[in-house]
Amino acid sequence: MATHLRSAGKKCTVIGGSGFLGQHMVEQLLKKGYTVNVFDIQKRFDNDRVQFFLGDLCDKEALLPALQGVSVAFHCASPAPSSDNRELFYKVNFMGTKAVVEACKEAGVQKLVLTSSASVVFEGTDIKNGSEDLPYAKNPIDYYTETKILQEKEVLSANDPDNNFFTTAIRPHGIFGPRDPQLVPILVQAAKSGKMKFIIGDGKNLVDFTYVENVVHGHILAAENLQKDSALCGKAFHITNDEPVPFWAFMSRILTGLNYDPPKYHIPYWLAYYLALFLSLALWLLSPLVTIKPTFTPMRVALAGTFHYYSCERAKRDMGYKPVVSLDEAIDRTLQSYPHLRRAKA
Ligand SMILES: NC(=O)C1=CN([C@@H]2O[C@H](COP(=O)(O)OP(=O)(O)OC[C@H]3O[C@@H](n4cnc5c(N)ncnc54)[C@H](O)[C@@H]3O)[C@@H](O)[C@H]2O)C=CC1
Ligand SMILES: CC(C)CCC[C@@H](C)[C@H]1CC[C@H]2C3=C(CC[C@]12C)[C@@]1(C)CCC(=O)C[C@@H]1CC3
Repeated sequence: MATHLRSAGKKCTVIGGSGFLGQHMVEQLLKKGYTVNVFDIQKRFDNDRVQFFLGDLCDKEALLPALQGVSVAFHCASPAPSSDNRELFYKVNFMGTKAVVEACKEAGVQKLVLTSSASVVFEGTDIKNGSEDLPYAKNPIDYYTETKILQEKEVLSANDPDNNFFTTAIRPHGIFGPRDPQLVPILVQAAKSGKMKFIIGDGKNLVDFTYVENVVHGHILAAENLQKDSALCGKAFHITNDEPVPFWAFMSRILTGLNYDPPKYHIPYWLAYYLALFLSLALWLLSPLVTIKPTFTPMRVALAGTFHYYSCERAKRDMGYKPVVSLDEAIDRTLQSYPHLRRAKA
């Protein structure tokens, strides 16, 4: 059945709809004929076709009005990974997600689609074409990932066909695209301050970077295929561009596309990792006196220096997923969307 027919008359709520992924979700859902509510702690855009509900997702009572008459809830809210705030991650990603599940059940929402992360299985060592059967990381790389694991478990275990409540989780990796506040802006900032001179390791490590529209496509397919007895119930799915790319080739393409020099010197992975670890320990000791956010954290070094790419075969098989925008096209569109970050040619 055509997607627009299946989605006719569907009402959904995007929790975290003011964020980078959330805004792209809203745009595509509207295009597909959904009626869209946004629930977020902040309002970051205006759209007459969207009903906004401002509130903290940890508060079940605040969530309930946003979920009335809704058949699908997309939960893509999270504190930013760079906030590095353990209590906040635990409160929002774990306790808050419990509140989301409770509120969905109470409001009679039938489907809950969580935005998880492929990093829930990443421990800082190589993963090549990893499937969803990999176990959760025993030693997650940071507090953010630790609570993404708790969150995913909470949502998947809430799947309850007897009570007409179905849940699934999408695990994207390295989302990028127009309006992303993380990847391109952090990279350009690092280049501007002369910190993008080094390639960590031999530069051959393959990584998934996933264009935001493909991630959105995966979420919408998940919602439309999630139903009683479907293979999606209570399961997680990798959504990638299906084109793993060397991490440093991707970074170089973004940098050169914005007129910055690509990194060219190599630094051994272990040296970069221990330098970043030492720096974060030093900054932690100094934290009562000064607050400095380092560019190179052990987590970023691990992400930049190891293989970590994932198979999206399960999503292809169970929901008919196929990336809709190629990596080449995605990079071009992304570069065009950041004219303000482009360096003027000398
Ligand atoms: N950006 C990436 O590369 C990846 C992101 N993800 C996941 O995708 C989801 C979306 O990420 P982004 O759009 O990049 O983040 P974002 O920071 O742009 O958006 C998150 C949104 O959640 C909202 N939010 C945070 N705490 C809230 C609370 N207590 N109550 C209500 N709303 C709250 C924020 O206001 C924001 O609008 C997150 O769950 C993230 O963990 C997963 C894999 C990769
Ligand atoms: C300074 C450079 C070494 C790196 C600059 C780019 C990084 C900011 C990004 C490269 C991979 C990205 C990534 C995430 C955030 C931004 C990067 C570190 C996530 C941690 C976002 C949240 C997730 O769930 C996993 C992502 C993995 C890849």
